[in-house]
Amino acid sequence: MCRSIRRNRTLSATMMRFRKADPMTTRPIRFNAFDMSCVGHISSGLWRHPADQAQRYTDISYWTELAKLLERGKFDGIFIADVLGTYDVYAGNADAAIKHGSQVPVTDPLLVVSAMAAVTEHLGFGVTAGTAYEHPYPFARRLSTLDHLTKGRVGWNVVTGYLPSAARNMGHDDQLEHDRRYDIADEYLEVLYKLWEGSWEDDAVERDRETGVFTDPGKVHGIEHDGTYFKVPGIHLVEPSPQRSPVIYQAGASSRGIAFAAENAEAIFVAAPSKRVIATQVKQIRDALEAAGRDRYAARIYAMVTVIVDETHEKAKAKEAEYLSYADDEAALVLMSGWMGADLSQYELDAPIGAVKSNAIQSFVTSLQEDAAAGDEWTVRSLAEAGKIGGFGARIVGSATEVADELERWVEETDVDGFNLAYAITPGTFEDIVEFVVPELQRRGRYQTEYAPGTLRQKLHGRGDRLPVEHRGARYKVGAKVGADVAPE
Ligand SMILES: Cc1cc2nc3c(=O)[nH]c(=O)nc-3n(C[C@H](O)[C@H](O)[C@H](O)COP(=O)(O)O)c2cc1C
Repeated sequence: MCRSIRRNRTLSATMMRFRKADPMTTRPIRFNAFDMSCVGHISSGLWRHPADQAQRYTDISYWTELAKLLERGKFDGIFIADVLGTYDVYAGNADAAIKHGSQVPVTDPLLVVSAMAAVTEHLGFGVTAGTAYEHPYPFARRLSTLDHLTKGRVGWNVVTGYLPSAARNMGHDDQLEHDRRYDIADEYLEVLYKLWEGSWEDDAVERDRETGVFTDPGKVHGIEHDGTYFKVPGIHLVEPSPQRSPVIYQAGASSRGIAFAAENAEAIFVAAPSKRVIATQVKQIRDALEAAGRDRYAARIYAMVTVIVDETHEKAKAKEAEYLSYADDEAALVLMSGWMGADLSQYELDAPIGAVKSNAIQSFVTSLQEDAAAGDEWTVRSLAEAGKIGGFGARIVGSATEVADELERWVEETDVDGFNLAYAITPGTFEDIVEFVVPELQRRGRYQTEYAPGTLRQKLHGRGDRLPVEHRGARYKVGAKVGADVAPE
């Protein structure tokens, strides 16, 4: 295993001393849970662990129980990943993915949200959906529906896709080139903002039994969108929901991805194996937010990590070893190959990853190459080893004190707002975090003890339910000049 991985993934007792953070970095630490409606999310092979309940992903009670647990732990939200294809880059076919349950079978992430909303009051929902294969018009309606049903707790993780198999099953020869996918996403969001922000005036719905006017037609506007990829003349089908636009989440960190995030994102997921790479990404993102006329902290940034915690350091290490005994190298390489867009079955196990040119997740490949430049070369073997629990995020293992120390160090050294917590086993990993880590951070005054009231957007940013004026989507608000370069007053 390469040095940076060993350095960042396990915590020796001597590293555990808590360094006092300066006031800049004493803001609360935020938690988000990372899940997917499948058995093999990013901890490969662990569905075989006797305590793992990922196989209940088709059972609605799995989701409602998880939602209640996360709300008890005062998590900001649950982020449900999604892909619309199989991981068939490894060995050139999907056999290994299908055999190991690597993100297939996978069910629709949106449909479980209303059930989770019914049993919670505060938890947010970041649901993944891509911009490549579904027309924005019906998608706008589904998200507005969820925003109503959740009372304003829905967020949308905007993804541009990275699996060629998804493109093929939607009738294309291959997926489009990386940056072009973001160009389409730009227009996709323009259509959505017009529908969500610009179609219905706030007081359009009168519900007047006397006059018989349910809605004033003069206050509902067709969006007249006629662009390069989409044509949508009509009105949005849903009356304004609590947030109108859902909270926009994003997780791409290539330079094109960051440019997209700077204009649109209100919460961002970053992932890399080392604090050093995350710190670089976070600085680039915050600089880009400012360059787009927004506050450096206008997007909450969550780093993906997997926490394995127990009463003592020794117990946590034993738990990690026991989890690892169920992990599967080949299943890890199936996922890695999909993320990199490179078939890792073709490499010698100890071959360095080197200069892969990726049309998949570019920021993943870049972060591996940055590690290599810093002297920590990645090989196929070390990738499988590191990635089989928690994918390409860091793994933090220790007692509650040790984990809390390390999370504080992460915030201090990288300027993230919090963590996107992946699981080794579910819901066991989340139960451990709620039992051990949350109370420890609360004791230190670093974690919320009560939720703020209001919608997800208000909880995350404290600036109201709707998009703030400097956000790109606000240009399309009713009354603003649609498509104008300047934000309305
Ligand atoms: C933590 C994290 C989670 C992601 N989850 C998904 C997902 O569920 N579905 C998906 O299609 N892409 C997902 N992605 C991929 C990105 O959203 C994005 O499309 C990809 O990173 C390509 O962007 P980039 O090349 O700009 O980094 C994820 C990326 C990260 C870092």
